[in-house]
Amino acid sequence: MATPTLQVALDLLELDRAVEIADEAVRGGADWIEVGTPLIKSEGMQAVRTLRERFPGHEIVADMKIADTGAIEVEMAAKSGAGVVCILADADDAVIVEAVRSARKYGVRLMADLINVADPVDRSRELAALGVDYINAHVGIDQQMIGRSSLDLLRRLAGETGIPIAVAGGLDAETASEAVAAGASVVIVGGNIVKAADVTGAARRVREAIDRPEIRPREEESRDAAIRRLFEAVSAPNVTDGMHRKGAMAGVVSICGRVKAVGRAVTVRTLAGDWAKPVEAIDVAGPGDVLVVSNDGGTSVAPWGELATHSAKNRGIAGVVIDGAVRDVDDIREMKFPVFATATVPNAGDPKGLGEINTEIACCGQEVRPGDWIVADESGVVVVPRERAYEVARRAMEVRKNEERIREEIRRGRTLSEVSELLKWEKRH
Ligand SMILES: O=C([C@H](O)CO)[C@H](O)[C@H](O)COP(=O)(O)O
Repeated sequence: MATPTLQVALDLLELDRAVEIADEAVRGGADWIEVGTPLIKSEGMQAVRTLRERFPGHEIVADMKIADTGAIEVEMAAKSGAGVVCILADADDAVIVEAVRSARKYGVRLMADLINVADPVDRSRELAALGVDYINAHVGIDQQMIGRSSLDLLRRLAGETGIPIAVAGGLDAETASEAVAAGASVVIVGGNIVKAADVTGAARRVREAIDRPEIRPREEESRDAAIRRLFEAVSAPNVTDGMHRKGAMAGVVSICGRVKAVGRAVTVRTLAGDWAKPVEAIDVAGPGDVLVVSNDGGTSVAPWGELATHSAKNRGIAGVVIDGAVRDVDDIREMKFPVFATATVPNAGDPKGLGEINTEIACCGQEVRPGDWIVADESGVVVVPRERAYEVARRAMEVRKNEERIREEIRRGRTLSEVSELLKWEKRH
């Protein structure tokens, strides 16, 4: 088997950063340098020219995602220095044929990107017959967030096309190795290399993995387990960033400082001064759930205190969020149990039994339904609608990864404004 090619996808907006990251990736063993679609949209063909100049010994791939005017776009990329040009596999045959003609004229190769193609096996055969040089089994970034897998797509194609297969979409060292074992000859890795603080180390790990391909037995993980694992690994700010800055509760703080709660909501609506329903909800909730209590806006009487906390902790409840006050703060702090509240006050009310458990509630400005996910830490509390939980958890993880590289660049001496080219990207009115 020929040595597999490692293509690093520079999905960034800033050319200077892209050059620096490409340099580090090449030192880790990347063969081909992809000028990612976001970089092309941000910097145009200048990005292709610059990378061509800076890396004369490496193939430059222009991820143009061509949808029309196949000849012109291939020509632009080829004249700028690309050796491989990417076209959308579901572009009309008229576009593909023109792109192939242009590719032959300018001596470059065409890679067809299967993103969103309904029948990838059939389409790949057609593309091979039309003269495309590579098929890319690609699952796009937004598709990955809802759980689609590039390895699954690759496995459907292996041995079906008669031309070399590339694979892209959320690959890391482990999955890249499996991809080669499943027949890929070009392995494309974006985020898991370019967002790493140590780009060279990340590229090296992928390089070593694809040079020793193997299929590892994989343990099946349920959706709920994956959501919990991801939310536990990110922060509440990462989660709200992943939701376009939505979902954060207002005015609620951690009573115990540095604690974290992740779990599905068991909701409680009670009336100010009545602690019966919050305490009854402890018995309704299961291990790993988070109690979310709306106390009718009251902060002068606490519906939660030390004994309730003790009981919730024993039951394995992950945390409590109260739109209202708590008391016995010193005891709760000693237990280090994740309690989040809007106020503290010493007096409790009486257990009258007013209110409801597991109905839709409003809590600190957010709607919460039973089963929605709660991620709470020292920065505050975020509620994630249950039907979007997996996607948001994946997006939050992307936010976290992205920050790793930005943090590293700040550590090297740049300001945040410089790293993110803030002035350039201010909204024009
Ligand atoms: O092509 C890509 C995507 O559509 C953005 O332009 C990526 O380069 C490709 O998905 C590889 O990146 P990762 O999925 O982050 O590995």
